[in-house]
Amino acid sequence: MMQMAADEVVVEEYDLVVLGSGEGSKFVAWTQARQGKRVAVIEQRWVGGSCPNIACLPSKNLIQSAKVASYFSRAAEFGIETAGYKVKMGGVIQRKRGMVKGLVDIHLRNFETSGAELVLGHGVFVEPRLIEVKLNTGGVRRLRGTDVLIGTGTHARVETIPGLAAAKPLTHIDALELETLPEHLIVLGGGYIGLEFAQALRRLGSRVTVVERNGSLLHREDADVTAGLQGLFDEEGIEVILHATVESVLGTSGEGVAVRYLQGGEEKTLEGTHLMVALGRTPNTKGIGLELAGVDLDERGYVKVNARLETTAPHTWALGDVTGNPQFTHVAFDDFRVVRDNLAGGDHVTTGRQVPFVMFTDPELARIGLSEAEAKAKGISYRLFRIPMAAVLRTRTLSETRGFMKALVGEDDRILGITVFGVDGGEIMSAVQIAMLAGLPYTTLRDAVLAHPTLMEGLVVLFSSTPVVVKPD
Ligand SMILES: Cc1cc2nc3c(=O)[nH]c(=O)nc-3n(C[C@H](O)[C@H](O)[C@H](O)COP(=O)(O)OP(=O)(O)OC[C@H]3O[C@@H](n4cnc5c(N)ncnc54)[C@H](O)[C@@H]3O)c2cc1C
Ligand SMILES: NC(=O)c1ccc[n+]([C@@H]2O[C@H](COP(=O)([O-])OP(=O)(O)OC[C@H]3O[C@@H](n4cnc5c(N)ncnc54)[C@H](O)[C@@H]3O)[C@@H](O)[C@H]2O)c1
Repeated sequence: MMQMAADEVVVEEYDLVVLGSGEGSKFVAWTQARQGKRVAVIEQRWVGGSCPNIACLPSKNLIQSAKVASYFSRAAEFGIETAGYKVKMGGVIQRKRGMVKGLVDIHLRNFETSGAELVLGHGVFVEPRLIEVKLNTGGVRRLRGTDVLIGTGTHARVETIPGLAAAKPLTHIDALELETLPEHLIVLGGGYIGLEFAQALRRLGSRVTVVERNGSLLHREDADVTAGLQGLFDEEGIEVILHATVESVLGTSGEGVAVRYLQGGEEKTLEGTHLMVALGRTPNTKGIGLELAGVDLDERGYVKVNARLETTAPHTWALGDVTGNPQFTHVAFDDFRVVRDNLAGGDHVTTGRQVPFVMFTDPELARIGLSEAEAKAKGISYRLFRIPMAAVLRTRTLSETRGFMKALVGEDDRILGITVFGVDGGEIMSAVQIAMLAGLPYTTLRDAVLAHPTLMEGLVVLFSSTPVVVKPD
């Protein structure tokens, strides 16, 4: 077959061309296409982006299998005998793959029914608003958009530590495909990914060690939260090495690794069978011609956007993780609303939105609004309501009494923030978030008749407790 030179390829014109099919991007594409616009979405590998394929949803699927394993290990506590139970990673991974396949099918149907064209291949800007796609099936296409949207996301950061890249560490993508359990997994990084995977793999049967350079796990959270997490990891038999400066790595993940690190001026070595990196993210902005598109990056390499999610190039938008905004699916989804409205001539901005998070360890850690450290840094006085989860009677029926919840309340009785480190913490936090959105005073929750025995009933207990008044120094 005759090959055409790339610059001979005919340019196809679209109303909107989207680079990356992740959260945010896909909803903009489907919405525009349903309005009759000509839309193309270029995706190199993961239909629907990271969340359904290699991130949020499959990781929570794995975590649920680990939860079942933990119930089996605690079965006697519930009066049930389960002698000789066995974790079979093949089955764990099959369940995850089945879920992912179902999710991808839903995405494919949405592309079909919306009329947005899915173009599978790697896209690179060759000039402003013109993207050349190296198709996965071979060949090249050139797509120009009246508007263009960049949603290329991020990938796992592999730091330039000697021997680290050569050790071929697992990323979250590989860890979600483990058909056999690592005997001893070393996880570099005590953030969201490191902690969720460390606990899941420990519960499934691996020995796990987390290596973190700061003085605590999830070091940006309040001291009582980080202490709670440390206690949880201790109880679950997960080793945690803090204040560690990793100097070098020897060996190959899967065959055997040795991590050399400095701790308190002392040089130490940790040996394991597998190594996983959970050290943060690197934006997917290199090698995709952004300089030819007139799209500037910030000092960290993320796409520079204003509050309307416009980049520095006209009619060129960006959303999701690649903008350096908080890296959560719900933020990318809200970015979709911003771009959708602005494409329609509106003036929707990202400023002022409150972003909750839930880390899906067991128990979960969830927060919306101010932490105590943040309130103190801002010089805000607050009343602190704090109860142990054991004070919520539902947790006793579940035998899930670990953790606590605490809320900060301002002088006008409005809730400034809530942190729940406890069973189903994400659900409890979300209920309070709704009260905060409605501008309700804490007394509305305190005085509500909430069903007994539910976890939400704990909010009555929380807000009926005696608060401590905290004034700025
Ligand atoms: C392990 C893990 C667990 C997580 N868990 C949660 C969670 O529980 N809750 C939560 O809110 N967030 C979670 N996150 C974060 C969440 O996954 C991201 O915030 C979200 O997926 C960002 O969406 P996005 O569209 O910006 O990027 P992505 O979903 O990463 O989409 C980018 C897409 O662009 C494609 N792409 C990139 N470059 C090109 C190119 N040149 N050509 C063609 N295609 C390209 C990629 O293949 C990808 O499909 C998790 C992340 C990880 C890694
Ligand atoms: N449940 C959720 O919502 C969820 C789950 C997973 C991931 N995510 C998103 O994905 C993002 C990325 O997650 P992540 O865990 O990779 O990043 P992270 O930024 O949350 O954590 C990285 C951790 O690695 C540590 N670290 C960095 N370099 C190190 C080094 N050289 N040696 C030892 N420790 C080092 C950091 O101090 C930090 O604690 C999160 O910030 C979050 O936005 C969300």
